[in-house]
Amino acid sequence: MSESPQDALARLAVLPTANIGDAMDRLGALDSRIRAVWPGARVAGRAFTIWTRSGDNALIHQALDVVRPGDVIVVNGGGDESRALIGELIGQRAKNAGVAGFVIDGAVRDAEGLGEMGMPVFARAVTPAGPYKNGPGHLGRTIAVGGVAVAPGDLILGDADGVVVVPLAEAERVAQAAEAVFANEEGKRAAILESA
Ligand SMILES: O=C([O-])CC(=O)C(=O)O
Ligand SMILES: [Mg+2]
Repeated sequence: MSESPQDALARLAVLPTANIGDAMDRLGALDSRIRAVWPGARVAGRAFTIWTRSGDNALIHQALDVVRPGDVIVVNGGGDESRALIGELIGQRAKNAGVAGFVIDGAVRDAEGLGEMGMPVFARAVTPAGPYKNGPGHLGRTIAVGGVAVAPGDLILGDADGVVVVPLAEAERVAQAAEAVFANEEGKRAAILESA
């Protein structure tokens, strides 16, 4: 019997992003500049996609009214590093809505507050400079983020190494392949430690 994407997500959530990337022919990892903005952040969830104008977060505010628990808000902010698209206030609203985290091809601010509330955020830059709030933009389209296409509902996994995207239709196969990569590396790790 085939399992649900939610089961595949739970299996992927406990694996390193490096193993998941290797299980997808080493493709599907975002640009390495998109990193956790506080130490120890990890995220696993379904993509809620937003395409916004550089430096403008009007569409992120709109999204907060329609996101569902377990969503990861994924934003194509044009790679712009000059203005923060979210901070601790949006982070707290997202937390209240059950959002699992943010992946932003752009900048954020209030990194310390986001860490204190335990909201995982991965972004290209951190800056105190605030966003404009005029739009335009789109919700729920397939978007480009860190050089990778992300469709609504794709699985998003992030850890200290960065972020990988698992297309929803491939979730079960990738979970199985990534578990095999992990088991293989565990064997190698044990052999290396034994030979020390
Ligand atoms: O001003 C904004 O929209 C971003 C921000 O700092 C916050 O959400 O705390
Ligand atoms: Mg703020």
